Amino acid sequence: MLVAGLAVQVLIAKILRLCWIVLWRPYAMIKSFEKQGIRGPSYSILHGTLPEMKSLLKAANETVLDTTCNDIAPRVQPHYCRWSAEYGEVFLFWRGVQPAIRIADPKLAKQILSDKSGAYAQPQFDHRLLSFAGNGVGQLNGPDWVRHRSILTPAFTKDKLKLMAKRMAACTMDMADDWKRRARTADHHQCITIEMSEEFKKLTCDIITHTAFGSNHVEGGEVFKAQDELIHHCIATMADLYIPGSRFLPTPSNRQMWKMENKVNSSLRRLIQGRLESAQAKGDSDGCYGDDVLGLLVEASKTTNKSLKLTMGEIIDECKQFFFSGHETTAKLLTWTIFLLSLHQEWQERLREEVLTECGTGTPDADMVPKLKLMNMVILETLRLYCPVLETLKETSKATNLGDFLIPKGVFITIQLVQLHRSREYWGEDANDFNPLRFRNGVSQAAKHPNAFLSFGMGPRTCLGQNFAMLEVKLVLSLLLQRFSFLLSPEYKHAPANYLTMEPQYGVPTAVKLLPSE
Ligand code: HEM
Repeated sequence: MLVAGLAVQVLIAKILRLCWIVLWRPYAMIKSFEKQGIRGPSYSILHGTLPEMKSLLKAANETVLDTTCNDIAPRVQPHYCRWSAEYGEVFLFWRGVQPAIRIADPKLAKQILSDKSGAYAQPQFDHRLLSFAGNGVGQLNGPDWVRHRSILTPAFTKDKLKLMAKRMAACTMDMADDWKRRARTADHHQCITIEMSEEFKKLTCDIITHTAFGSNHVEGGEVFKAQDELIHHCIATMADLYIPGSRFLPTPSNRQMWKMENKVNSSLRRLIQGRLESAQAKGDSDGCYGDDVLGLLVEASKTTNKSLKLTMGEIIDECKQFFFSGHETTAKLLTWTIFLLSLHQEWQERLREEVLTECGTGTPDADMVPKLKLMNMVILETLRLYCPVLETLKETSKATNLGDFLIPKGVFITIQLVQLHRSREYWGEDANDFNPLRFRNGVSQAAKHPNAFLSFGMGPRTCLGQNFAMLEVKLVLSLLLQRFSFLLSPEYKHAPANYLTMEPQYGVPTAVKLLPSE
């Protein structure tokens, strides 16, 4: 009787909690936001505003834009465009039962991103994201985040980047040599058609594998291949409603995910173990575990300093995170830069001239890169118009004042970069035009507000790999512009899409021609 009574009590408590999450909290939250003038699309029980978002995205994905149109927000985030037109700049929407508000204002963005009190934390994502992205520095909060960030920061010092530049250039030369071979055997004026997004994905995978795993890049490449499969499997289910606990059910999809996750984790464990053993075999107990990122992480597992120590599980998570954050984003930036340079031939010519003047025809290195001023402007303009990361997400860890609003605890705040980067108020009437010269006096002077450009975020959680990404993109572009010219293929369909990063839905088929000097 006692056990049955307890069971009934637990059941009632669970039902009440469910009612609170699904009904009462949304109702109270909507009322509290309404009082502050924040409205939004209607909440539907359990699903929130996901159904409307999914149907708007589905319709948008069936459209194709004019190739010269940079006004891409209605295609990549049609739900935000619809809701901001109806409810104003700041509005409330629902990711299932999770309340979220959207902002696209640089002053509010600055307040959130420069906060050091922990009021705007990294949201705790569902298991699908953690399984492929890793519960690494980008997902952690509080002292764990401080520890991981201090361990990883030295991976991106000037000296380390110089070393990495050599590996980046070598990987790019392999790709360029392959293009050259294909162009030389092509019967059509040494011109071949290459789908840029796939090609750059392979290249950035190669680069990140070499920089992460150094001499173990072959085994590392296999791990990342398995992780890539896992990423694609998980992304396919991301827009579905996530029911807490459902990850433990042995559904076919979950079973496949567990298998892939196990493969990634056990291979990474073997690699880490291998590093430890080879340092031991050399009698190197103080550890020279390698000058790559894995070496740095393994070293952190051996230290006696608790504030700089990592466990095996944490190293695995950081390796996954390094791959996840480091290659898709950079691949997309390269793809969209080549797209814009193919459309704007005059800029392609200007950049080629700059590369030949500053670097000659030899292999550019990390010291030459800062001299490429025009290239820097073109990359920034690409980041503004086709930002690989479309939005930055935070979660309030306590009731917090944001501008004139009081945001309760547990609300997601999404900073919509796509909209912020093309706000006429801050960027002027030509906000949707490709105009790299707007960056001639630097990022902070390019718009009417210094924080209207947030491709890499800002403040304490600013992108850790920003210098790595910029160096990589500049080196790759320099090496390619020295050898090839680019023109959009007539098959190209302009269809930027939100696929976790800004993806060209039908790729970017490009006519690549060997320069006469080659
Ligand atoms: C074009 C390329 C890239 C873009 C546009 C980009 C953008 C971003 C953005 C917007 C954030 C989030 C800031 C926030 O949450 O407030 C971020 C964080 C991060 N990025 Fe990048 N990123 C790029 C490349 C890279 C690369 C190449 C790496 C590593 C090799 C990297 C590693 C990270 C890490 C570790 C974080 C988390 C930092 C933290 O929370 O402390 N990123 N990035």
